[in-house]
Amino acid sequence: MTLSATTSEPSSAPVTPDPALDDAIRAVIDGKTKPLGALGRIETLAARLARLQGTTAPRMERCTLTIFAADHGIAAEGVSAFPQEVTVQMALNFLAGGAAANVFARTLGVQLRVVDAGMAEPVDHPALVQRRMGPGTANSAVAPAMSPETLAEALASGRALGADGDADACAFGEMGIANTSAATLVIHKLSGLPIATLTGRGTGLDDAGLSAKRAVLERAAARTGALPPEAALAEYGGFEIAMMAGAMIGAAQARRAVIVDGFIATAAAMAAQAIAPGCEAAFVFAHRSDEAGHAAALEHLGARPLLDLNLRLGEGTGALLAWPLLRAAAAMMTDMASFESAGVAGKT
Ligand SMILES: O=C(O)c1ccc[n+]([C@@H]2O[C@H](COP(=O)([O-])O)[C@@H](O)[C@H]2O)c1
Ligand SMILES: Cc1cc2nc[nH]c2cc1C
Repeated sequence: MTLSATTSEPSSAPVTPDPALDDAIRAVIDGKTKPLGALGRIETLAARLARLQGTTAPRMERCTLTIFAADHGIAAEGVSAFPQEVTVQMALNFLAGGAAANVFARTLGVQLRVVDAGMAEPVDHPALVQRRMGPGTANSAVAPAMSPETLAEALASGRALGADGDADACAFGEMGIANTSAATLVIHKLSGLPIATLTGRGTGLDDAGLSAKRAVLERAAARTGALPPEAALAEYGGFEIAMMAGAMIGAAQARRAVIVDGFIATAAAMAAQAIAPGCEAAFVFAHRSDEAGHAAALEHLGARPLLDLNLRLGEGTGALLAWPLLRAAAAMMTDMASFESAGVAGKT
């Protein structure tokens, strides 16, 4: 199916309700050698993964990280503490294996790939996945970031990337100077949360920079009224945010767990959920970022992240750190002994 830029996807719930399976999952978890509920949120996580895979013995053996890199026209408004060329420079750092995401991925046995979704300059590297939508978006403070046709193409490319491979879980990361501005505007239009609540320091703006950024984003938001999800993404998104939203839909529909990283990834998740309702059944929110608006965005989604480590890096670093928790949750269900199998007496 090709994605239309103007019409919403039909409902695409990857998980159909199955009360019998839910009862069986609960019984397996409660039968393990532990007091009832003693593994807390690992139990809830395990139940969600089991439901996603349609089994009482879920497997979480392989995780991949896809980092989408792109540039943003709104960077010209001075909304970031760093210059735009850092996007390409960090993409080269990922390709050389030197970034935090590389180090965490290697430590945790996660395979990493980097996608050029539309950086300002083309990068010629054999390992770079080429999906360039253009040399960065237009400046969304004054014009739509991208056309509806480009958005449709970015969503479709992302969807194919999310669906390919045989991973049990997909972590998605991003790199893009000024993308906290794009994410703020997308979340604002999708949720109605105020720009003032959502605007944060990104890569490290000082107080003056933060209030100037807020003013730019208020002006950009006032350019349009209420928007449907695809239009919000086309008007204010980035190529990496749109591609990530598509990838989240593709991975969810392939019944892979989608590990959602920080503030920008949450903007993509919010858009994915609005475009393809039901795909949120696959979403596991990894962490609460230190970016100011993340807590409000998570609360709006009713999402309770697994970790709170004061991260604000992006790249998928928080998603990577949550991956061992998914592994442990699935292993608990699949490998842990039951009272019956271990001959342990139950509660008196
Ligand atoms: O993931 C997050 O929560 C997060 C919070 C703040 C900054 N970032 C990263 O910082 C960059 C965007 O920050 P900025 O200030 O340029 O908008 C981009 O490359 C993101 O990966 C990421
Ligand atoms: C150095 C640097 C690394 C990053 N990784 C993700 N976003 C980033 C932004 C900067 C500025």
